[in-house]
Amino acid sequence: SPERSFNIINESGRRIEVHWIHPETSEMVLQSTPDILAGATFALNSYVGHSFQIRELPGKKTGVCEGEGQVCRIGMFTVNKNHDQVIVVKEGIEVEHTDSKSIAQKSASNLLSDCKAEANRKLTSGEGNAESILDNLASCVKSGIAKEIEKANEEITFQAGVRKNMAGLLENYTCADELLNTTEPRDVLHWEGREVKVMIDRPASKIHVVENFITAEECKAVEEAAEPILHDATVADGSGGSVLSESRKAKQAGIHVNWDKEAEGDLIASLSRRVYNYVNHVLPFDIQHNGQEDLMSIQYFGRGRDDDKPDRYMPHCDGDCNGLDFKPGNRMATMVMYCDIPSVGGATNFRNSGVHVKPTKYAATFFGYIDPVTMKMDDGFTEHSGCPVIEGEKKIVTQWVRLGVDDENPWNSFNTLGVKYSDAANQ
Ligand SMILES: O=C(O)CCC(=O)C(=O)O
Ligand SMILES: [Fe+2]
Repeated sequence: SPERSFNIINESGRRIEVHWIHPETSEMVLQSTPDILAGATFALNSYVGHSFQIRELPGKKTGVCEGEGQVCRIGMFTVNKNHDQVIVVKEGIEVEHTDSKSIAQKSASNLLSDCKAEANRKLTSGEGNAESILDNLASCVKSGIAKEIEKANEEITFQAGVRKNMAGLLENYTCADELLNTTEPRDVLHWEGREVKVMIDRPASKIHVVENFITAEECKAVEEAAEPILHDATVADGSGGSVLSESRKAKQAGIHVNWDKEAEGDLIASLSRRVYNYVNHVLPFDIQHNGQEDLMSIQYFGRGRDDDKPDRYMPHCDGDCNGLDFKPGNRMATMVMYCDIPSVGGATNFRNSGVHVKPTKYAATFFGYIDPVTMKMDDGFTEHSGCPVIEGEKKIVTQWVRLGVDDENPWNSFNTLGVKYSDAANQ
């Protein structure tokens, strides 16, 4: 069961101790040494569903407790699944258990009772008719709720700002840490017999690592198709052309999918089909291959630790990641498939999510950056980088997946139709 950390605040005026109650044996396991003095706060880590007993301790001088008949009083609580749990031990060892939910409910009922009091006053004093009193009540509640939401949003914006600044610094450390492994997943699922590690799963931001997504034969087919047309990667120059850039140092080649040969078992077509199947498994758009970008072979070459301009892909979003409305024809999901793994460097790092993916051969990282219900874009959680490749070669196959393209409206028609892309989208 999930972990929860919480504080126990001792406002009982007495010295207390906390015991964990073993769920099977009911054995009491002391958690607090030394004792929790009156006025002290005690921090504890536990799990949802675990129960604890609070015990009053005899007074140091009197040697007795203050319960009836000098009995030591006890209280109990069980960790729930809500966040921000606080256990306040009140006078008489009364346990008050608050959490994110109960705090929200309390502030809602405070708000409502203030508004109701005013309405009641008007009712009894005969001030105004029923309709105007009801209107006043509604607008009182409305403005109270708006204030609370505004306060919460301000807090979120502040926290996000702090977090994003930290992420900028963290990127360099995480990329440089050769020993850093893939972040612990939040959940592990399966898709067509493959293990799927769910790294984040938010309405507009999803990051999954799918094991054994691409086969050795498919990697080879892509590599062979890429070989004659491999060239330096470029980024859009802002006026319709493309330029070399330090922010994206790699070789690449667009790999056309020959759908006519899918029925014969063409390796590249069946790989591409699997990509769209996975996208359609996660997102409810029924994406077709028609009008989509080609697969992209991206290859990074390590030139050793002394290279001050290693092949890499600086932090970027593949589509928009501004939290605003999706624009038809734009990218909204990506599949990065790992064929060759460098011996040093080359992780895929999502600095704003604290997600680090150390590639394993034939695995894939999927990320979706649209909320299919609101059609709003991700707000930066899927920003990612290809860390510098120091030693060995990293060869990946990327599919950038668009929504709103088809044979009549292929992906490249959206550039010329004047849909404005962020630079990142074209990197
Ligand atoms: O190299 C990587 O791990 C990331 C590649 C990437 O960002 C992309 O293909 O869009
Ligand atoms: Fe990317």
